[in-house]
Amino acid sequence: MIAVTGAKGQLGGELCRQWGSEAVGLDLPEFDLLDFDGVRRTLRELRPHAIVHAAAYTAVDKAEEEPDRCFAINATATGVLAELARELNCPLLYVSTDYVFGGEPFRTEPFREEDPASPQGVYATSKYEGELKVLAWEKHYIVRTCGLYGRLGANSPGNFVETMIRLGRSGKSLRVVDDQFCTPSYVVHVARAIRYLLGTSMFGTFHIVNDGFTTWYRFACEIFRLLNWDVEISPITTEEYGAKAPRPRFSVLDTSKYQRFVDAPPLPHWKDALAEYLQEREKLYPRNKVAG
Ligand SMILES: NC(=O)C1=CN([C@@H]2O[C@H](COP(=O)(O)OP(=O)(O)OC[C@H]3O[C@@H](n4cnc5c(N)ncnc54)[C@H](OP(=O)(O)O)[C@@H]3O)[C@@H](O)[C@H]2O)C=CC1
Ligand SMILES: Cc1cn([C@H]2C[C@H](O)[C@@H](COP(=O)(O)OP(=O)(O)O[C@H]3O[C@@H](C)C(=O)[C@@H](O)[C@H]3O)O2)c(=O)[nH]c1=O
Repeated sequence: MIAVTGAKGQLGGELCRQWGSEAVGLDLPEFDLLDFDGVRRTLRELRPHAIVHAAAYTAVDKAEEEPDRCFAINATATGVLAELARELNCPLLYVSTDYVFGGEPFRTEPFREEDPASPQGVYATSKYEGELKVLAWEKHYIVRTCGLYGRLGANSPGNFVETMIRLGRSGKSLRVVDDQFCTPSYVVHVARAIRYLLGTSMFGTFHIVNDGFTTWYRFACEIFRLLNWDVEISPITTEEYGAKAPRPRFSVLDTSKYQRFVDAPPLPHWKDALAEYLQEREKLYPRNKVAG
């Protein structure tokens, strides 16, 4: 049995759906990462064969206002899980982020797993600290991914695609940053790749994102092109958008290590992944059926 934290979130939820009865999903309110004794009790009782740690404090801007809470959830609690994984002698898979590569704005080459991290801002730094905690247990996987979208969990705060659809419907003109390069990725594909990875004993760090890269502006344009909606949308700079937290200008991840070591189908291109999600979405949310 695999214990999945963040089971009400986007990725944890998708992993639980794909694993079915093989997984036990853990999330708030019964499972609170900040209740370290409760976390220990739950996992000692479950004695899972593996722990997949997809829960996190993911509100990137809000994290700048409550760094202690963000670090406690993303870093300290991850350390507790790493100690437990060692005690139970089970693999621990920690889901991390492209945001650990925030400090190389002029880079043009995708980041490989061994490239030095340069997290900027509270969320990114807390996730990187989580990585360092996980490294202390040899049977670990660190999976860095980016810009997740897919079916929203019960408590999910939303994702970029759903935000664009909501804003697009409102009829207002949109402004989206065109100077942050990354690879937004579909949770169904990322969850599938994580399942393949856990089936190996190839411990270590892996980058798992859809193929290719884009900017958020171009990604938004593709959403509306696929929906066939006529939305007024303008490219802007990061400074013009003026978010609280810093975001990487370039955080494209090189997935060749995953593709080389794991016998799995290649990750689809981000445009195909987006088209697949938008089609799937029509079945998921029929009342909101894309009508323009
Ligand atoms: N979303 C993205 O674009 C990306 C995410 N990641 C990483 O991938 C992982 C999954 O992300 P995603 O599924 O989108 O995240 P979500 O925000 O959808 O889900 C995270 C889950 O963790 C739960 N959680 C938060 N705090 C606690 C706590 N104290 N105790 C127990 N559970 C808690 C949340 O509950 P609640 O909502 O009630 O707070 C939520 O159900 C995370 O580790 C994230 O850092 C990496 C790259 C991109
Ligand atoms: C809604 C909106 C966002 N943006 C910008 C803000 C930001 O730079 C970019 C993406 O917006 P988001 O709010 O989805 O960004 P963000 O929450 O930072 O997304 C991230 O989530 C965390 C958890 C991760 O780990 C990352 O991989 C990353 O994908 O688009 C606009 O320019 N215009 C808009 O109207």
